[in-house]
Amino acid sequence: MKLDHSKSNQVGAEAEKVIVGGVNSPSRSYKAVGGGYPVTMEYGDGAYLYDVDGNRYIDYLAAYGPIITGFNHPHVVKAVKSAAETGVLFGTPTKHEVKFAKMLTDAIPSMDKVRFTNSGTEAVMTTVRVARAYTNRELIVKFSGQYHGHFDLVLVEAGSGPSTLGTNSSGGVTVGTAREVITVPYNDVESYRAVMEKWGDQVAAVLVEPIVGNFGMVAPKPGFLEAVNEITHQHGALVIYDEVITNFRFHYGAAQDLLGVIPDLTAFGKSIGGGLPIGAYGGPVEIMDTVAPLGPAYQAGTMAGNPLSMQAGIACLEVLQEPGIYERMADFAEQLRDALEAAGKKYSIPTVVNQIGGSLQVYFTDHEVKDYNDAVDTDAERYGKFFKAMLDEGINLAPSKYEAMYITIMHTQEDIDETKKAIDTAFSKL
Ligand SMILES: Cc1ncc(COP(=O)(O)O)c(C=O)c1O
Ligand SMILES: N[C@H](C=O)CCC(=O)O
Repeated sequence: MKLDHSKSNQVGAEAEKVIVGGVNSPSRSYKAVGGGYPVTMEYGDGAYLYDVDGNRYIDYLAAYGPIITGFNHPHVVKAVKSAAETGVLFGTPTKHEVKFAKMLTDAIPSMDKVRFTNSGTEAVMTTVRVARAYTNRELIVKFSGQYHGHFDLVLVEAGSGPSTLGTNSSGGVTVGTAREVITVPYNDVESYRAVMEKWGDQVAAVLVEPIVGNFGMVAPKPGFLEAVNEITHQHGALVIYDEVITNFRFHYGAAQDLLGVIPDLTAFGKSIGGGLPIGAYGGPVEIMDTVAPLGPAYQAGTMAGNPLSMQAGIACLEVLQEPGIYERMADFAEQLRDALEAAGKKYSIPTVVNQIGGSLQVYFTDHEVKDYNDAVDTDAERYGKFFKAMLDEGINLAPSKYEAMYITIMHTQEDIDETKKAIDTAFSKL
């Protein structure tokens, strides 16, 4: 069925005149999926989004991850309302920050102390600064195609939006900054070992998405993360996990506990905020006490730890403690994985699905996807057609093959069944 997007297109045309590219984050553009104005959404309810033309979509974008409890979970809404009524910003400590920090340190064994920020970018950026201050070294190693936000240092061979738009590095990043970063392929221990043998004594930290969510969904090969930890520590450097996507995504905790590999510092964001702007970073006392006012690594924020985000985050984590919800999200994702694979076979379309817990991504290819090059070498044009065909069926996905689909706790079996039908229809048009 073809949906009417006339009002949406009108807003898109107006947006383009006053907002760069009509979007406030490049990932939202439809450039990578054949163009056109992005659908303008009016409101969200549970697992559904409604656009300005009145069309309803079952949503699997989840705002690129944060909406794990759905768009308007009553417990989160109540917390946000209460926070709005009692003051959204004081510029002083509040008891909410302490409660939320305790919830995080209780759930994540590698974190003795945390600091809140306003975004994942800020959180990752600060872990790098802290690692540099702690080790007195400058170089950073990262894995190609992993995305760590939009600060200069990490916009070198970055995945997600930069890959989607074909700009693997960003304009405006100085050659000097790019020289401070060494990039190696994910899941490739020998390349990492070789880099550390050459540069290890100058490396402050290695930055890792332990499970990748920025060139689809890609799990670490057995032993990869363990080897990264061992090699890094042999050279006196720190391991930083960027868990901005993976925090509280697969279980009540971080990917590190699930995988049994412990980093020195961790950055959080997205799901911990119940949909409000947030970031956090943390680690052991000895490293975290490098941060001002106790130590020399400066990090600050007028809005950091604001009562609105804190209370939304607390409410979100309370909801995520409900027994059985992660199993249910994983079951739904498995059903969608099976439906995508079955449709690929039925219509003879080479299809690979990577699924981890309640997250998945479909790649149009005949080879497995275990690193960034594998993800690049998949059919972007077909993904674009699939995205548009699913939109026509009332299913909202990410407009890029480098992102992922997320199940939320609000999806129902009926939603999954409707999505399976949509998948079959979409594949019949590819
Ligand atoms: C793994 C990862 N790190 C960092 C970021 C940056 O977070 P934010 O967009 O909140 O700045 C993102 C997503 O945007 C991400 O996926
Ligand atoms: N893949 C990015 C984060 O995970 C997408 C979010 C954005 O930059 O808009």
